[in-house]
Amino acid sequence: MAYNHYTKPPVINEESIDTDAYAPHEQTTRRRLITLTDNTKMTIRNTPAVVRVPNFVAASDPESYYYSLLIQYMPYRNETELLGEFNSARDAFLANEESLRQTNAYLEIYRERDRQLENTFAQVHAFQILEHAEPMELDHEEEVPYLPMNEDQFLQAKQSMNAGQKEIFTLVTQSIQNQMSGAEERLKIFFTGGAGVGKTFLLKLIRDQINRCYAKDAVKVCSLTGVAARLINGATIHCTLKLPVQKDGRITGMSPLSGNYLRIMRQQWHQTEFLIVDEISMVSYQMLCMMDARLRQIKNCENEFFGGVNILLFGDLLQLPPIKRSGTPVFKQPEHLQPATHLWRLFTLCELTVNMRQQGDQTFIDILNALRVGELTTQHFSILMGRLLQDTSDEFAIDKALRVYPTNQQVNDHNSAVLNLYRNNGARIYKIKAQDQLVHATRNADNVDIATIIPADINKTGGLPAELEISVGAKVMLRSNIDVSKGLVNGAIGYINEIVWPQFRRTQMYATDVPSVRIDFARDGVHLIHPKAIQFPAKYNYGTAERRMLPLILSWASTIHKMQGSTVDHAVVYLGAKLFEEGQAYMALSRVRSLQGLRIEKLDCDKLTGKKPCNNEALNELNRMRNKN
Ligand SMILES: Nc1ncnc2c1ncn2[C@@H]1O[C@H](COP(=O)(O)OP(=O)(O)OP(=O)(O)O)[C@@H](O)[C@H]1O
Repeated sequence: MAYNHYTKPPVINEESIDTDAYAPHEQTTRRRLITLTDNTKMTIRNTPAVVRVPNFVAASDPESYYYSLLIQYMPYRNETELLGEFNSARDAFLANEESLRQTNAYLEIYRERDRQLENTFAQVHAFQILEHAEPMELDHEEEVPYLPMNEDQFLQAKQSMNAGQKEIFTLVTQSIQNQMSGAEERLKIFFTGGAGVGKTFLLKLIRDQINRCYAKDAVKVCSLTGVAARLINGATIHCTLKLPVQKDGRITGMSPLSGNYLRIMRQQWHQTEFLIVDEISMVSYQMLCMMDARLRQIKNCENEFFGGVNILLFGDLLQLPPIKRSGTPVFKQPEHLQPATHLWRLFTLCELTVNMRQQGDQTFIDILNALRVGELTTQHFSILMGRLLQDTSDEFAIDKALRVYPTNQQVNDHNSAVLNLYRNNGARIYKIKAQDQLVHATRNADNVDIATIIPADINKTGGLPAELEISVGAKVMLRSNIDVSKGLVNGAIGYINEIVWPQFRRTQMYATDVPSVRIDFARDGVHLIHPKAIQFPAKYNYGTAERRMLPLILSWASTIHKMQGSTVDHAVVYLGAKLFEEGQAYMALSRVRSLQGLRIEKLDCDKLTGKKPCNNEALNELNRMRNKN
């Protein structure tokens, strides 16, 4: 018996009866007509036929699935009789199933056959997904559009460059001029310097300069994480280059782009002469290889590194390294990739040295410089001791200055502590649960609890949390691009003014009652944020799930990772035993403009002055590049 699988159910008509399927070449005899009691005629077939039935998956489309069973096994004259007194096909079929079983010996076999078919189709789907493994693009990482500086802004920024910044700016401009005059040179430069030396400031200026020189949109700008990308009005690397990289940094296999996807990418990159990547310390060597491979393909230039595109890398190797599971540091070629060209070694070094963020606070600059290379003295340490958080009033109150922690757990604990404080002060706290459903099942999920097949990691659910506790006054961060023209982008922070419930509710009674919230985004205004629905793969190959939820997280605290690239006036920074990575203490402390704006929560001497005060491997690499220059 042969079964066809329709992705869309076909219309069943005369053509659907496959008369050729059985003994097609038998001699044909005239068909017999019989007269029914209502005087209509019915033809009796001379040869058996295969009836093609569309296959529905019970879990994702129960109504169609049971209706198709009714049609196949229930005797009926008129389709309107099928449901009888029942409201749904499922109820009608299940009510009749037992009696159908008695009169139709094949039912059991057929239902078993359906189950087997369903599993086969699920497998086919699973393999199709592998064959068409296009990189997954999640909604909350949408590109934040870039607005070029106006003439005044551009001139002002140009004039305020320090000597080191000016030198780099000139170097890039000179190379563009050479390339426009036909020179084959392509820049591959790593721009570095400690935290706050103005790398991002320069990046923005160089981006505008490149576009001005070419008089077109000739540069793409990206960073590893969505939050870092937002700071430079760029996109994530995986979005820019369609890399199959998951949000948690894990790398999956990369297949070449093909068909329409490749055509669109080539169009998007047609004008691009430069690729700028910020926060390169978090990128792995493996990802650098993917960038090279992808650019060669997009630019249809297989024989040139990075497809002949100029590559400008910005970052500080002594800040955050890549997440361990994503690969080796960007400067370290893994053994199994040798003896291929060491891509990182194609880059030359340009270093900025003047701290612009902590300008005017030389003591703090000295401490940060010493911490960066693992040379913190006891005197530096005792100055930091003096910043330990003692009184939590004014700017450093529990719900005021941002708390910066190494782990998500600490961030969650702090957010909960603030909510509790609000609760104790009489504020009403609402627990909002996400509305989850399976929208396209590729396996039978009849008896499966939806909660068990939804990924727990918020990064795999499009940034939408399973549960959120909020109150009026809560500080929240948007996890999705709502309206980029209004500044409502992933990472925007504001305070909840009002909770707006659907259907006259005053709290969430059903999963569908996810409220909207009115948020004050300070200079970006007050906006009503509605729940957002995002689809993503369910666990265990169950198909596609959908979560509808407010795209928000509480934001009185942040992880150190999410603070990369940011500058704040006030912060309470955790420097205790839970710091787990070299460079973390340096990264966290260097966000704050001055010692005055800094308070420290817990100070673990070993973490700052112990055996591993900084990333020695990265320091060695930096020295190697300096010596080579
Ligand atoms: N030439 C400049 N004129 C005025 N302000 C500047 C200049 N360079 C940098 N700044 C300011 O100094 C602060 C730090 O700069 P920036 O964020 O660019 O440093 P960074 O090197 O990228 O730091 P990090 O490595 O921590 O991300 C910012 O507030 C930035 O606007």
